[in-house]
Amino acid sequence: MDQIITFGEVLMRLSPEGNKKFIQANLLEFYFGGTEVNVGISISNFGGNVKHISCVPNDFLGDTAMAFLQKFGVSTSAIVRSNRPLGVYFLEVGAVMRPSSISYNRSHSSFSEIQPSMVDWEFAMAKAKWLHWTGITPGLTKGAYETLKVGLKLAKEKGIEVSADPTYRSGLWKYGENAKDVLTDLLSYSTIFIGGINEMNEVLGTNYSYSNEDFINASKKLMEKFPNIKKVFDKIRTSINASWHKIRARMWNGTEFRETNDFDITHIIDRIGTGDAFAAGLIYGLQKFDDYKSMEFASAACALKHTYEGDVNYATVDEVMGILNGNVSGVFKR
Ligand SMILES: O=C(O)C(=O)C[C@H](O)[C@H](O)CO
Repeated sequence: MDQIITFGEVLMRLSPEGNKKFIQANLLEFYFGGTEVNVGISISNFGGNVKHISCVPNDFLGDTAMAFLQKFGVSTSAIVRSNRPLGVYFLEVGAVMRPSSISYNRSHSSFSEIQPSMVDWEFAMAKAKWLHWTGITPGLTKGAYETLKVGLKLAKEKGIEVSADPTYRSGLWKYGENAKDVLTDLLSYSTIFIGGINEMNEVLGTNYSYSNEDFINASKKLMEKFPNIKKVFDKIRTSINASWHKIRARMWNGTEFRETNDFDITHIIDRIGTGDAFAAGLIYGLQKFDDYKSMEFASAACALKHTYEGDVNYATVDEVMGILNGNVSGVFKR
C-alpha cells in the first residue's frame, strides 16, 4: 500500500526552438507532458512509487508516451489504449514583456474519449495510498469526469489521501457541465486542496481577495463546505515579466497559517509544469515532513522546475534540499 496514483492525459507539446514564434520557425521540438503526468514523474524522480492511469493511442506515439513514463520509473500497467490520436498542444515561449501562448488540439484525443468502463480502478488502485487529480481532467469531457469520479469514490472507500488541484481553465468546460458543480462534486472526495483564492472563489461562489486574512477565511469556508478537506496549500506567483517571477507559498491546515519566503527566479527557462512541480513536492513532502517543511520543499521544487526545458521536473530530492539550504547561487559543482 505505497503507490501514488495520478490520472490524466498524456499530452505532446510542440514548440519552436527557443523563443521563436511559429511564423519564424521551420523546426519544432517536442516534449511529453500533461498536468498529472508531470506530477507523477516528478514524484517518481523523488523516489516515490507512482502509477499513472490514462488512455493513449494504439500506435507508435502511444508506445513512445508509455516508454517516456517508464523511463522515469512510472508504472504504466493501468494505461489503456485506443485508436484515437494523442492530444497535442502548441506553445510559443514568450520572453521579457512578450507572453507565452498555447493552442490545444485535444478535443477528440484518446484521453478525451475515455469512458468509465475502460479503467479497472480496483486493479489500478490495489496498492494505492494516494490519488492525485486536477481540474483539467473533468474540464475535458463528461467521460473523463465520470471516469475520474469512479476512482475518487474508490479512494474514499479505501480511506486514502486524495489531493485536488482544481486548476480552473476557462478554455475547457465546453461539454455542457458547469465547472463549479463538477468541482464541488469531486472535492467532496478529496482531503488536500492545492489551490489559491481564484480556485476557492470558483467553488465557493465568493469574492475573497488575495490577502492572507482572506486566504485564511476562504480556507475555513472551504473546510466548512468540505469537511473532508484538512489542508489548503497555495502557491503564489509574482510576475515581474515573462522571464522573471517570484514564487512563495502559504498554507492553512485547520489550526495554523504559515507562509514561505520568496524564491526569486530571474531567468526563467521554462515555466510550464511549475505548478505540477509544486504539487509533486507537496505530495512527496507530506509523506516525509511536517506541513511547513513540505510546503518549503514544494516551493523549492517549483522554483527549480523553472530551470528545466520541457513540462516535467527533473529535480532530485538532494537538488531540492540544496536549494532549500540556501544554495541558490548556481555555482559550478566540481
Ligand atoms: O495545459 C495542459 O493541459 C497540460 O497538461 C500541458 C502542460 O503539461 C501543463 O499545462 C503543465 O501544467
